[in-house]
Amino acid sequence: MTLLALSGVSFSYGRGSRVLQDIDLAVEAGSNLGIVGESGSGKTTMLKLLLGLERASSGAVSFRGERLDAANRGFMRGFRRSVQAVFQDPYSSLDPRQRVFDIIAEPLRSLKIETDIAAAVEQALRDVDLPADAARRYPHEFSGGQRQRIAIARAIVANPDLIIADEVVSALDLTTRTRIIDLLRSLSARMTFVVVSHDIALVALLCERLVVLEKGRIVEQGATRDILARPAHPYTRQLLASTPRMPERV
Ligand SMILES: Nc1ncnc2c1ncn2[C@@H]1O[C@H](COP(=O)(O)OP(=O)(O)OP(=O)(O)O)[C@@H](O)[C@H]1O
Repeated sequence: MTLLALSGVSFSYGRGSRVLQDIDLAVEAGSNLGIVGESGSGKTTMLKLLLGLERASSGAVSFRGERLDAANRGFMRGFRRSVQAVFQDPYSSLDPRQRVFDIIAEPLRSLKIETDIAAAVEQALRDVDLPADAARRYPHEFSGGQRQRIAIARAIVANPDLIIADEVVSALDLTTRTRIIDLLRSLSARMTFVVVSHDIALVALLCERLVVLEKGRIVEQGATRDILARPAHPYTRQLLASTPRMPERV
């Protein structure tokens, strides 16, 4: 089943030049999708379109076959519940004045999800391997990797179908990076991920399918194993050649 799709999407910021051009892609439930490309290729912009934070200049963004429509509140509420995000920097993406409990509970409250909030937060902490007493503490009391776990707990607390992760491990050291990747892999059994990164090797560890973006255009997309074994586009070969090897598993 197709969760999210971009069909013939182009995008410019204001009157600027095209940042994305003729993008067609589909996120299928149960199949993680990696979006890779160099800095400036348009990955973050694509992510904003997928999250409904920017509107396509032309073409359509649809969720479960229905076009995203900011005016349709009921539909957008369902969309927000189903599609959550984790951002790159675990230092700036968590409000330092809020306790971890309130940070993780935020989607449940803002989406007015009727559930036992304390139980849901406790479960989300367990899911990301943080102790229950983390709920009482503040973000500054945690390491970068632990903060990223808090951000992941917030993203999964409402049981979304899809999580869009933007460079989630690039701010972390190699060992922590491997642990977070393992966590995301285990969560993939329950939900689908879109992983945006400049690091094709990282994306390959998590995603069955890959989209390669160069200067706002998709130059290659398909099964990750096929693309890694036989990269068809020179840009993909260049990305592969410039990617540092992943650390040995710890
Ligand atoms: N708010 C904005 N206003 C105008 N131009 C923007 C804005 N945000 C991004 N751009 C431009 O859009 C293009 C794509 O940027 P984008 O951030 O999507 O790329 P990226 O692949 O995510 O890069 P990075 O890996 O460095 O984050 C770049 O040329 C950038 O300068």
